[in-house]
Amino acid sequence: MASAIKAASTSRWSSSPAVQSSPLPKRVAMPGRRRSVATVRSVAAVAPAAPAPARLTGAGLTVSQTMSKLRAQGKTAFIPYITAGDPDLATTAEALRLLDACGADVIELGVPFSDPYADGPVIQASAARALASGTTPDAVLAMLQEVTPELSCPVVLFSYFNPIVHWGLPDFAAAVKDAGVHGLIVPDLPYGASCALRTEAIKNNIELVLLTTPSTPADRMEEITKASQGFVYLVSVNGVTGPRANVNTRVESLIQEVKQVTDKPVAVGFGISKPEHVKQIAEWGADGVIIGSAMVRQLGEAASPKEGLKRLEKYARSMKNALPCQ
Ligand SMILES: O=P(O)(O)OC[C@@H](O)[C@@H](O)c1c[nH]c2ccccc12
Repeated sequence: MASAIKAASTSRWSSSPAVQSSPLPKRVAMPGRRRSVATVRSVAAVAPAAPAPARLTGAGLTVSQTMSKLRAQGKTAFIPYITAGDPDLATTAEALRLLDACGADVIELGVPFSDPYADGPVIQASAARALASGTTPDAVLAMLQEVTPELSCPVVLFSYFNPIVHWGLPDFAAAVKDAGVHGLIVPDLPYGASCALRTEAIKNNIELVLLTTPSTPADRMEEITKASQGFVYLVSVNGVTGPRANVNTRVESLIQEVKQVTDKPVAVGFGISKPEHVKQIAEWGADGVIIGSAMVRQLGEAASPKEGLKRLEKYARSMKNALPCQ
C-alpha cells in the first residue's frame, strides 16, 4: 500500500516525464473563462463586511520578499493551506482573513479539483465538498480579487495542471495576477514541463514554487532549486498529503541537501499536524512549515462554518505559537 502510493506519487508528480505529453485525466473541473460579476457580488453578499483590516497588504510583499524578511529576523514562516470553497467561498474568504490575523506569513489556497491524486483522504474529501458547493476556478479568483487587498500576507494559489490547461496558460496567469495572488504551486507539473507556465508566470510577476521530494535525484533537485521562485517546497515523505504521527527523520538531512545547492528558502510540507512537528522542523533549519490537511480538518469536521472558523483560529494560533521567535 505504502509502496503503491510512493510509486504513484513519484512517477506522477516528482520526476515523471513531461505531463503535457501525457493524456489529461478525464474528469475535469471545468473553469469558466469569464469572471462573472454576479459571482463576485454573491461572495460579497454572503461574506459579512470585513472588519477594518488590522494589517494592510503587507506592503504588497512578494513571497520571496516575505521569506527573506523572515529569514533576516531569524523566523520560520508559518504557511497554512486550505481548500477554496470548502464548505463555501464566503467561509473561505473569512478563513483567509482569519489566518492572516493569526499570523500566517504566506497562505496556500487550493483550487478544488475532481481528481486530486497527490492528496490523501482529508484534502480529497475537502475538494469534493468544495466542488459539490459549486466552486469553480473563476469563482475562486473572483473571491480572491475581493479579499487579497485586505490581507497582509501573500497568497500562493495551488492548482493541479489540468484546470490551468483548460483555462489556457497566458489567460490563467493574467487572471491570477488580477486576483492579487503572488505565487503558484502546481504539484503535478514536473520541472521538465514547467517552462511554459513559468514564462507566463514571470510575465505577470507570479512566483512559481517547485517541489522536491525524498526520491528526487540530486541533479534534478539542484535544477528544481535553481528554477523555483518564492521558496523551494520540500515534500517530507513519498506519498500523498495527510497528517502523520511523526515527522520523517530524513527531513533534517534533506533540508541540508537542498541548502547545500541553494540559498533560497526551503519550506517543508506533508504530514505536519502537531506543535512538536513545527518545532522540530524549525530546529532542523527549515525556513517555512506548510500545514494542509490538519487545517482543512478544522473546517471540514465542524458542525457549521462558524464553528469551523473558531476551530481553525484556535488550531492556527497553536501552530504559529509553537514556532520559535514569533
Ligand atoms: O496536507 P499536508 O500533509 O499537511 O501537506 C501540505 C499540503 O496540504 C499542501 O501543500 C498541499 C495540498 N495538496 C497538495 C498536493 C501536492 C502537494 C502539496 C499539497
